[in-house]
Amino acid sequence: MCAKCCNLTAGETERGKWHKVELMNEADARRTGLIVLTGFRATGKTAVGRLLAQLCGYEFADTDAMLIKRMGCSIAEAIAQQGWQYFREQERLLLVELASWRNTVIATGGGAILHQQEWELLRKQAFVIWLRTELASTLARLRQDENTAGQRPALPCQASGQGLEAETAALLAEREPLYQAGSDVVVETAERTAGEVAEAVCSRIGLKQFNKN
Ligand SMILES: Nc1ncnc2c1ncn2[C@@H]1O[C@H](COP(=O)(O)OP(=O)(O)O)[C@@H](O)[C@H]1O
Ligand SMILES: O=C(O)C1=C[C@@H](OP(=O)(O)O)[C@@H](O)[C@H](O)C1
Ligand SMILES: [Mg+2]
Repeated sequence: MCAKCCNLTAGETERGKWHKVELMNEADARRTGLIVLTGFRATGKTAVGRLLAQLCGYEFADTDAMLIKRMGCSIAEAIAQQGWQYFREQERLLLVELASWRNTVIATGGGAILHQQEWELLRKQAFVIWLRTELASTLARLRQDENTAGQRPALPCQASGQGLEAETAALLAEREPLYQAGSDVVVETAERTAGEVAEAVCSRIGLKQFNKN
């Protein structure tokens, strides 16, 4: 059985690390009506989520985009003006709302997993995919993404003030156990395009691809 104790059995799958969906029970199959993407900053939740929704004919929702609209400013501005506690409270309330949505792919922000109580509520309704990217690729993506400045202000952590690499390593070490425990399956994203990751998610959880070229 899978090390994550889900209902998946190891299969002869890509790169030898993947699982093959077998014997998905009724409750798990029902949860695939709401797909939640989790993972650290810049793992591709937003990019993959949009493509995944197109592939499987679902709506797409991005929690950060929704919060930016609701707060009326960028995440960096919200943090500068009101602090992380304010942002986290808006995020927490949104997660509760989203738990009742169906036929939707939801890209969450990397810190949404910190809301453990609301996350458990969401998990009862949704199938959760952890997009995992190792440190070097995460740093490269963070540095090249033009949205980083407005969307990813520095997070408080043990290595605060020691530079992006040390801070990212510390945050990954803190967060990875939460993503692991809070997801149904993990999909590695390194050396795959966002489109390839979306296709891999689809086949991994047995979602029909409606819009495959
Ligand atoms: N599989 C991938 N390979 C390379 N770059 C990617 C991949 N997925 C996303 N990116 C790029 O990384 C950056 C962060 O992606 P994004 O979807 O915003 O991540 P997240 O929502 O997890 O923070 C963007 O510039 C995006 O184009
Ligand atoms: O890791 C985090 O705590 C955060 C990740 C960001 O989203 P992405 O994961 O989409 O970058 C955004 O929600 C905010 O800056 C907080
Ligand atoms: Mg995002």
